Amino acid sequence: MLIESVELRELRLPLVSPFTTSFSTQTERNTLVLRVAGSVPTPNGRVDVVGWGECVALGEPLYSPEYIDGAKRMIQLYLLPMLARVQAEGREVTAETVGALLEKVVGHRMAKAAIEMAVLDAELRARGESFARYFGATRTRVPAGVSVGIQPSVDALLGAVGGYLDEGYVRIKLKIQPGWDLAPVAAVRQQFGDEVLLQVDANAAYTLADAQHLRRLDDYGLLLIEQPLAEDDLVQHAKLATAMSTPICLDESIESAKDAADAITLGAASVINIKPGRVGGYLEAKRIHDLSRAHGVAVWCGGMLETGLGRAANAALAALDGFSLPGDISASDRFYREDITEPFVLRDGHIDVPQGPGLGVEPIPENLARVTHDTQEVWPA
Ligand SMILES: CSCC[C@@H](NC(=O)CCC(=O)O)C(=O)O
Ligand SMILES: [Mg+2]
Repeated sequence: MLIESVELRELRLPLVSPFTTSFSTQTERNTLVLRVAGSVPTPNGRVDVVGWGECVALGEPLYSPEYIDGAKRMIQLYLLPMLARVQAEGREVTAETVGALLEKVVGHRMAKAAIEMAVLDAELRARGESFARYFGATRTRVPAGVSVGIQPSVDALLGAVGGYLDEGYVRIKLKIQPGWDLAPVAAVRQQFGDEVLLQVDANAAYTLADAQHLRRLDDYGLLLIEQPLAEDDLVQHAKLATAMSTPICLDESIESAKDAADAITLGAASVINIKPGRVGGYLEAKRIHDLSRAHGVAVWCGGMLETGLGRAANAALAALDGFSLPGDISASDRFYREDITEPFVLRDGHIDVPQGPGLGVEPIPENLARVTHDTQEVWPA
């Protein structure tokens, strides 16, 4: 692709209800979308293309070191100028080379992932290929799990979980933290039975000193416990794994295929939550899928409250064979009254995988404008 312009839009989407985790309460999703325009070569000459990318960093650096303001500056001051220099040398940028072209910049995987996603979308739209087909997806719809935040009371939690089950969600994930773990899990089991697919996510809220306490979760038949310890605690997760029978799943700890290999080798995880933005892009996400599959490690697609753009790409990725557990790929209305794309809706507990070229979705201009906080043209002149 020869990039000609890049529009960076900071969005603010109000959440339908507060979303509380062990590290924050969010009432709006502050996010970043990129619109990359340019041309790609085809057998019949160059065609003009547009591609969309989404940066999954949160508004504040509380889930990971990246945050929206930082990602904006990273993309504008470092990443795009590096790609412009590549083009000035007469070379094209492709989705498969973006990661290598940007690797001199240490980290900033979510910012890099947004650019790679937009270039991949543009290339695939030009050749009429969907993300699903490009990744080798084998399904046209994926089971929808839902992430339930920490609630003001157990009663409120039971109401929320009951509502999601009534909507048809096939898997419930409860956010937990010290002081809100055994009681909510026990209450959900008590109210909705042992058949419900149930898992928990601590967002790194515990330490190995909590091992005996966490081990009591083993009584509730959970699918997994996600990121119980700090993101840099691989060895400690491996130790925790020997102290409890509930499978350990890692999220924040896995930022690359290398991390996944280390976690598997150390026995720090027997399940991996793959989030394309966290690992630097969909191509690295696919590599982690392939690696995990080779080791018999189950993976599922995590969520970062994406708009319909990221949701479309995540649904395509989650349709790969190795994604054997329901992901955090809920309907748009789980978080948003209005999405920036046509909404993703739950159908028999599943989300349809877009089949159109590229992402298969694009922003609805009026919807995008309504939530745009600022727009900048950031391709170096
Ligand atoms: C603001 S919390 C975002 C990270 C969190 N994501 C979710 O809980 C799923 C959110 C979603 O369904 O997009 C996680 O740690 O897995
Ligand atoms: Mg998580």
